[in-house]
Amino acid sequence: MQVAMQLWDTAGQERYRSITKQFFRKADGVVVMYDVTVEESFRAVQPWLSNVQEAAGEGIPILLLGNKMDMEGEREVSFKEAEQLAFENKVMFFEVSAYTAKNVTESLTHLARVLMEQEDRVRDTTVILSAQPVKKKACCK
Ligand SMILES: Nc1nc2c(ncn2[C@@H]2O[C@H](COP(=O)(O)OP(=O)(O)OP(=O)(O)O)[C@@H](O)[C@H]2O)c(=O)[nH]1
Repeated sequence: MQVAMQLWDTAGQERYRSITKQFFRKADGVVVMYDVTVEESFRAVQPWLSNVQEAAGEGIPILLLGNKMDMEGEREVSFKEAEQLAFENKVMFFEVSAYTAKNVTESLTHLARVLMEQEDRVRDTTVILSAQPVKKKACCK
């Protein structure tokens, strides 16, 4: 099956928070990315996750990505601590490398699957709701 994903790259700086919030509201899913070689970028993850969930609702699928996994020698953020943060916030998590392409397709395919499952659930709900018996009008008893 082919799925088209439209990815919008928004600014990650604190000062653009109110602008990016408007993007989250309209998104089906959100990717939050930090740099495994920059501890500070990881510290910004939790506030961003809260920000996204506040704007888009708790149920929005979020994919947390730790980029630059190819730069092992300069790593400042461990896989384990990021995994823990992802677990606590109920978000998906992968380490990736935009440089080597490691896990790029895998992580986005995973997000696409989750989005499609969610869409199926919404569709199922609609079907169930429309299957409710319609009350007859008094005149037709
Ligand atoms: N080794 C390595 N370098 C990377 C990787 N991803 C990005 N880079 C490098 O990191 C630098 C910053 O990448 P950008 O794509 O400009 O980062 P950005 O966060 O989009 O920056 P903004 O334009 O400020 O939003 C560039 O020199 C990239 O080549 C990666 O996975 N591994």
